[in-house]
Amino acid sequence: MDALLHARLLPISFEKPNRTCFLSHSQNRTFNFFFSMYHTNPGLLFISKFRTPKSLLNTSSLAHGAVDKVGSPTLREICEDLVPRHILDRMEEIGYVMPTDVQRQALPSLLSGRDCILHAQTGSGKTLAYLLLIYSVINTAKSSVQALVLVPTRELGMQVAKVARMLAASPTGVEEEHKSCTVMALLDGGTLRRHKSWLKAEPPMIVVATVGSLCHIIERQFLKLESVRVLVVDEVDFIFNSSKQVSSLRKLLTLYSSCNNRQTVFASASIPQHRRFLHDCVQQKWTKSDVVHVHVSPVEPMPPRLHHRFVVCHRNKKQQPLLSLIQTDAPESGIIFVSEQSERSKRAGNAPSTSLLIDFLKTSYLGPLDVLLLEEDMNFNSRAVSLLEVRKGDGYLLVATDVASRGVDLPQMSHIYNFDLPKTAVDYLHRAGRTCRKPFSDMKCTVTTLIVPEERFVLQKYENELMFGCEELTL
Ligand SMILES: Nc1ncnc2c1ncn2[C@@H]1O[C@H](COP(=O)(O)OP(=O)(O)OP(=O)(O)O)[C@@H](O)[C@H]1O
Repeated sequence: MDALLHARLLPISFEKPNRTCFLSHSQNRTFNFFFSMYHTNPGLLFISKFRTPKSLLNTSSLAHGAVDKVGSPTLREICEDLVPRHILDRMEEIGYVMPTDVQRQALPSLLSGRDCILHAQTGSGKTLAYLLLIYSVINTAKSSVQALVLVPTRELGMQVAKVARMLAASPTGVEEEHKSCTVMALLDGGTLRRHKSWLKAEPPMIVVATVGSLCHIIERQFLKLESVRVLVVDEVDFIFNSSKQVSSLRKLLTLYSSCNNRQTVFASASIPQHRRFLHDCVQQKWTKSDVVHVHVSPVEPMPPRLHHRFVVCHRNKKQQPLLSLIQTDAPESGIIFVSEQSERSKRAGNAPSTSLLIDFLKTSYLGPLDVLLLEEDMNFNSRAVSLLEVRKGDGYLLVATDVASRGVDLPQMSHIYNFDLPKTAVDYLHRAGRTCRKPFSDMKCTVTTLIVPEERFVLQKYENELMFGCEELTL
């Protein structure tokens, strides 16, 4: 009983608040208590985030929201005395109170100074984990670049910089009593001239950069990495796999800085052949030899709340089935992923599938959602405008190429449509991962893939690789 009296109740609503009991998964004592309480009070609602026997849980009356667990520390408790208090206050003000699994597992190693590989599902909160580490090492009295976050796309860079600035802002009603932490987004296509003057005048403490822009700045001697204490590479497998970015990344990891002088963090939801990668990290001196691999849910690489479906269509006749799906699903918001146009098709002067689909939806879709486009070939400003529109939170249908599939966080997203089958299982995982992005929520999200009959076996391969089941839908 004692344990229950000490449970922290979060400000969330339950249908029967007085009959709610909070459980920890790890304490046998509590587990036994759970069984005895259930038998004596069958109407009692038990809540556990972990593997409590589902048959005993009245999940239908479980309201959405965070679930606190007896004995499970809050983010503040994990970071106390290591992360500045104003950051922790701000973090709670934003709504980050309880840690997600990856944060709970990784923060002790991160805050103890160990190099880490954060390997956890999409939407699991890896960004906050590494940003808390960064804020634990930043010395605001020093005007030098102390932390670097490398990202593969401008979109992800803009987002990470935004969260970093949000955490550094003073909590509401609190006078700023400390020098604030400056964050620079150094992303391809940005006004590099302005960045160069900024770096010369007063270097920012945190730089969020794409690999190409950072190398450009370093090679022109506007920035040295000697004062960098933390280097994060987000979506690390993507950057290592990108022929355009890999050689610059290697230089940044070993030539322009040394793993002995910095703490290195790699993050991704997918690290294919992770044992090999871990070996390479040490061998190639990308990390120190005692690097920690924080691997969350290895047997469930995708969020379990995702519902996967597929529809078999005729080639070149996918638009109408897509429209019917959207009309039936009535999504809150959705992304329609389309393959990038091939060089051959460009040379032949064909219109890209994205434009064709946008034109079709603009004339045929009569629902309430705005139709927007986000693709690699758009210029920097148009891409930024599209994302800004999307983030306003009103409903939209975003027609996008894989440029939107990595890291982009759009919490209100309920539906993903793969208009074209992704090229690999990893691409499927990241596209699907643009939904189900509210930790502690039980909101159901759907991924629907439109395939031609010959592609069924490819999708089956993805199902085996990623350990999920896909239901056939007949329209
Ligand atoms: N402790 C927390 N409590 C509540 N919400 C959280 C917490 N940590 C993160 N979030 C929210 O979870 C969402 C996903 O977080 P984040 O973007 O860091 O995921 P990720 O693990 O980096 O995913 P991906 O692999 O797709 O990049 C964000 O909207 C973020 O605000």
